[in-house]
Amino acid sequence: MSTFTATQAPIGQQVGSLLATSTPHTSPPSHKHRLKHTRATAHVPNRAAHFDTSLSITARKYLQTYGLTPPRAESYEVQKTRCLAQLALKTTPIEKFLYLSTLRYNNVHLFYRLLTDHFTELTPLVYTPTVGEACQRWSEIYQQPEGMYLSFEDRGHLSGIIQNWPQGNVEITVVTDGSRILGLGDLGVGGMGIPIGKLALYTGCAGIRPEVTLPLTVDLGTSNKALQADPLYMGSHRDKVTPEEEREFLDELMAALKERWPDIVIQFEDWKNPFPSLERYRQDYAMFNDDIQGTGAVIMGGIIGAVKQSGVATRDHRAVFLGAGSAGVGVAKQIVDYFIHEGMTEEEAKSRFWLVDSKGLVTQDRGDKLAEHKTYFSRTDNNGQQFQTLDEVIEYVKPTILMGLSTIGGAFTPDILQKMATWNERPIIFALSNPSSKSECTFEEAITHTDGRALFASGSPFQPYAYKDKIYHPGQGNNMYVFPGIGLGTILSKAVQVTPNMIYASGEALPTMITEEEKQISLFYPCIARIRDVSARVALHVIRAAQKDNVDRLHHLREMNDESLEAWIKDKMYDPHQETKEIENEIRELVDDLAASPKL
Ligand SMILES: O=C([O-])CC(=O)C(=O)O
Ligand SMILES: [Mg+2]
Repeated sequence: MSTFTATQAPIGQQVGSLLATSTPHTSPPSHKHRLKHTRATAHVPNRAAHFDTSLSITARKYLQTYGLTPPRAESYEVQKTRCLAQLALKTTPIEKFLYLSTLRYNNVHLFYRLLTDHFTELTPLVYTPTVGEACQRWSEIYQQPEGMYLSFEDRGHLSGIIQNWPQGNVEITVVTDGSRILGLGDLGVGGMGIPIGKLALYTGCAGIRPEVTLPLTVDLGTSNKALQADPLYMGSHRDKVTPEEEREFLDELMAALKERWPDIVIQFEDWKNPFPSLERYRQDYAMFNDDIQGTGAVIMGGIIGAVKQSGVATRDHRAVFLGAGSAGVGVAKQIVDYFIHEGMTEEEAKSRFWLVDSKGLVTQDRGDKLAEHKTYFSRTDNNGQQFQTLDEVIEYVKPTILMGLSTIGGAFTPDILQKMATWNERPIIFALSNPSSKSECTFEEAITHTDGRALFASGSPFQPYAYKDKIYHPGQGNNMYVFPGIGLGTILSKAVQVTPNMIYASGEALPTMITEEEKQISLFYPCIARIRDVSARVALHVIRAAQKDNVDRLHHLREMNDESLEAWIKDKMYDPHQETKEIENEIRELVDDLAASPKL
């Protein structure tokens, strides 16, 4: 029917020939004809969205892609059926991970449509646990650039190199040095899977547009000897730089990022020693550390619900933490804040925590020099006694809460779980280490060894479990419940800092999203399928806290009531289902404009 064929002709001529099939006009489009909704995303080749097989014939002609894709303009349902069938053909999780990465690269909106519709099934393939294996094998499975890699060798030139990023309007970055990836240790530049994956969740959960996200990995060397010896390893094969060198590099990096994108939100992720940078930059940048603060907030959010369900008064809880690293201390401090909100003094709140590291109970008189972040929780009431194993500590404390942030898979043995069930009607068991292989116990173990009474959450997902004629549902206390909303709230309010109150507010928002049905089945995290609504609610609370702390810059949001502000937030969220429609609408308008314009 049409006489149009795809050529390399300028777009004006294309529109001219397109219109020639129906009208005689040949007016060239003006600058306003540059399409907003077909902007290149930085992770995907230019014009990737132009090849979407659901685009109409008219749109294809306008975009000069007519003839470059199979003829039929198909529905999303058909696209989805094909993608899911292709995914099903992949047999291992890593193959599925690669398939989904390639889909994101080739058709970003279709990828996010699928992710949004099948969030519960696809997230474990896009993120933890599969992302852990992907990071371990990064230099073997690498296929395409999806973020920026900056090296220690580049110091002095970071500002210039950052100009190479093709996207002018970055709003958020996740940055790692790969030195502590999940519970898997130093994976060097292989850690890039984490910024890519976390930012995919920013988009999938909080509707931050994919093209405004920047996955960033800094190569500061690696302490991983196996990687250094691996000829395929794609990072520098040098040893890790010193902490002073790291600090100088980061000073330059932070300034360079802000210079190019003054409003950028910066999330630090999976650094071996994350405390110095958090302290150093939190005042001057809109930055936060997800492992300390995001984990802290999400677990606090879960604990608020679990404590209520336990039937034990807040002040009577005793928490043993296995793991006293960044996440362990971050979580404990955040729960201290919650206990203080509930009316305890700081001293009282702090005294409810017993932290255990590789040397046993953290006490002041243990005889080793404690890392600075551990001293806050070091016990002084142990009467000179030292407890070396988790078993000894729990016998001594008889905790109501057992928290695992140790990266030691299986550390909560059947015996330990059984003891928790003897001392408590509803023992609170959080096995939070990632990925699943590092979880301190599985959901099945927690249920079996507590006779179904555990109030359980894990970091990585577990399946529901049938035990004695009842189906039990695991809670997943993963950071993904809060960090996307923290980022979204910070971006939307144009906050200049991410304050402790904003972090607290993100955790406090979670219990407000739990339904009665969820409470009935002992869940204290909302169903993950509602993650977009949850993220909007988190963003609302984060914005309110930013306003109270006076760090917001979009002051007119202060005038809105909660309901209108939440609706406004949702309206701002990227909706992948709308994208191809938007492209179609824009093209239709352009074509109509041209048809209506006077003849030359
Ligand atoms: O990524 C996750 O799932 C949680 C997290 O930050 C970590 O384990 O480092
Ligand atoms: Mg992390």
